[in-house]
Amino acid sequence: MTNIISQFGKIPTPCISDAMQGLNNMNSSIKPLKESHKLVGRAFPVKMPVGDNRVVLQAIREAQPGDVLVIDAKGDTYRAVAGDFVVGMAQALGIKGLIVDGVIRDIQGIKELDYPVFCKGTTVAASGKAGAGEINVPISCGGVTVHPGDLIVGDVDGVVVVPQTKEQSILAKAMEKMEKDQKRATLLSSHPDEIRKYLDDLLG
Ligand SMILES: O=C([O-])CC(=O)C(=O)O
Repeated sequence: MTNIISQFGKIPTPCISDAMQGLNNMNSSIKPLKESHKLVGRAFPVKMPVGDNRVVLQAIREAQPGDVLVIDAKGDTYRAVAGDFVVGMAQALGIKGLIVDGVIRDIQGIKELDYPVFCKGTTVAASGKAGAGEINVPISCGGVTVHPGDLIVGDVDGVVVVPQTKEQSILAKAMEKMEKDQKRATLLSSHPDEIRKYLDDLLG
């Protein structure tokens, strides 16, 4: 288990995307707060009513260390799914990071935590805490279905969701693509004639 997670952690998201024909990527509006952040782990999905984050607190209490909270906030950009205190609790309890189809606040404080949060942006307004929502159920986040236990990989290029049932075959394809990319990249330091020949062979 840990092994497959660390193996996916070495592969750039574009290669994983290619291994799934580009079909399981979240919307590109969901970005890491810090470009250097890479996030890999098993999804703990959260379905949140617009503007009410009580269920996020429940998820932080229930999730296992190493899980990634994936929060369907319906794309709302007005009320924050979390601020630095809520994010700090997730970090302190060993949750690996947050993926949010919505916005957060207290950005400075969250950046100081140096903790991976992927979201659509920032706001100043807090959410209510009345209740409702669901945890550990299939959700839609950023246009992709996420089941509990699916593998989530996020980096500066975006977020991909690897269905748990297909992770071994997707890992093999993604590694193959990465090796192909690495080999292909050596062409860039060769003579321009070689590059032209490559293009001629490709384009006919
Ligand atoms: O309490 C909240 O919902 C948001 C917040 O301000 C924090 O996490 O610091």
